[in-house]
Amino acid sequence: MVSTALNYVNGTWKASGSGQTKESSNPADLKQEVGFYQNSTAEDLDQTVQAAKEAKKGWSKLTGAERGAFLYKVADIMEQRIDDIATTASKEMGKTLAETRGETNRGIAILRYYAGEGLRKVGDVIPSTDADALMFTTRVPLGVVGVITPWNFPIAIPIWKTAPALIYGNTVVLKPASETALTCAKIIECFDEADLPKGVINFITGSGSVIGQGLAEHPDVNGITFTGSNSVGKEIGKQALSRGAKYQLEMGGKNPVIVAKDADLQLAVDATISGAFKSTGQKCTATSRVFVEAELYDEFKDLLLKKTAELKVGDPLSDSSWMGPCASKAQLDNCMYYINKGVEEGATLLTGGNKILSDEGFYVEPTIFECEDHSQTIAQEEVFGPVIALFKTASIEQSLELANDVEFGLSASIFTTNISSMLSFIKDMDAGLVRINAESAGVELQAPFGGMKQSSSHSREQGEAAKEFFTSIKTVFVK
Ligand SMILES: NC(=O)C1=CN([C@@H]2O[C@H](COP(=O)(O)OP(=O)(O)OC[C@H]3O[C@@H](n4cnc5c(N)ncnc54)[C@H](OP(=O)(O)O)[C@@H]3O)[C@@H](O)[C@H]2O)C=CC1
Ligand SMILES: CCCCCC(=O)O
Repeated sequence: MVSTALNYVNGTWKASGSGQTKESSNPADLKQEVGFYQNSTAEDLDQTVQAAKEAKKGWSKLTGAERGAFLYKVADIMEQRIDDIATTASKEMGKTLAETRGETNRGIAILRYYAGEGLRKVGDVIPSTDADALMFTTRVPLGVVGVITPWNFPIAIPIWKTAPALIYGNTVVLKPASETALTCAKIIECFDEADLPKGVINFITGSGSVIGQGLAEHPDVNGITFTGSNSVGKEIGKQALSRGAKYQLEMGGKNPVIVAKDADLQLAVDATISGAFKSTGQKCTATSRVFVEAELYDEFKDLLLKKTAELKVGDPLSDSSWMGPCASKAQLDNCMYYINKGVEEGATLLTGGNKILSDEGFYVEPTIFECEDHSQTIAQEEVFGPVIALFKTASIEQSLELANDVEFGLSASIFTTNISSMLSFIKDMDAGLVRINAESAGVELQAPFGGMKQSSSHSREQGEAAKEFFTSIKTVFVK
């Protein structure tokens, strides 16, 4: 039976005032309807924000431990529903079931991490120059936080924004990407069953230009945390700034892998394939450029092509599939645009480049270009699909220079056994995540996450770093 997701407002599931719903479809099975979600209106949004506003005083008065107890309950409930949530995510956006199960477990671990944050210190005692005074800092919540999330991590990202927002005393209005509205609704069902006070967590679906933009503009929304494309993120930042709201943007990436002549060849190839093609390359941390020192280039290229040819592309619900489809027709078209651009601009197509299984879904082959000109479009722009631009370089220094020669700075990897190459990379690579002998994707939940340059608004998510965005510091002086 195809389900219809309702909005969750003030502790109640309710339909949009528009009476309209939109369909969530399966990119791996064009004949399948996954379900429907509310096509909400600005009026629906205002009601949702008012519910969050009404709830914020009571929620912020609870202790961190009391708020944390709710998050532990949500995690326990979610743990009973891993397969349902993961299957829904795979059906909505095409990630393999193994990956969505892993992501659901990651969401559960994030909830438990932030539940524990409710018992950790919030401020510092700072010595005053006045012997009769006491000076210290404390932290207060922002108030109502708007959460706008993308479709590529439909479980982990809504949770890694919502959990810290809640534990630090904020109330939340969550707007998921339309492609993955039902997955997010299943996560909200777990919050509903944990009996959080009404209005603390609210969930509303609908188009980004109405509900997302409405959140960015709403005068009663005190903070906006967004993950998605640069074009949308920049608009949200402008709107939030214009009304004095705090905002946090995590956006695109164009992540390099550098392979030194002294690298472990097998490790470098396996990590490049995983980083570039897992999740069909639809990660902001995905590998899209690979720079290999000349001495190792031919061996690396041959092994990369051999192992890429072994990848099985197919139904994400099948255990035998290694890579699923693009998340939508728009994503497939976007991917084909860049593949055609690569050919037009003279890059050499070494493998892939074609749509496949077209009567079943939005599938594309894992694709590798050999490039010489780093100014080419496929070396500069984010493809957000399974496409690698491969370069031969004369040295580590040249590799590092090219790796930095893009407007993004999210994640970067180097494969080397040379300590000085590793240290130069750590120091000189302009990226928020620098990884040695490990793929460019895969962030741990307890560590700060975020980009440099055009990848981010320069705040950090995850771990203790999230506290900096979801709270404001107060300096207290007592005499
Ligand atoms: N740096 C990072 O951590 C990450 C970055 N990304 C980036 O996100 C992009 C792919 O994700 P995608 O979902 O397509 O990104 P989009 O920017 O298109 O959408 C992201 C979210 O913003 C909403 N939205 C769309 N238009 C507006 C608007 N005018 N105002 C407010 N909100 C709006 C969307 O709603 P709707 O779905 O209804 O359109 C969705 O919920 C890639 O560029 C990728 O690099 C993705 C994940 C992580
Ligand atoms: C927002 C994107 C997160 C990427 C997490 C990863 O690389 O596993």
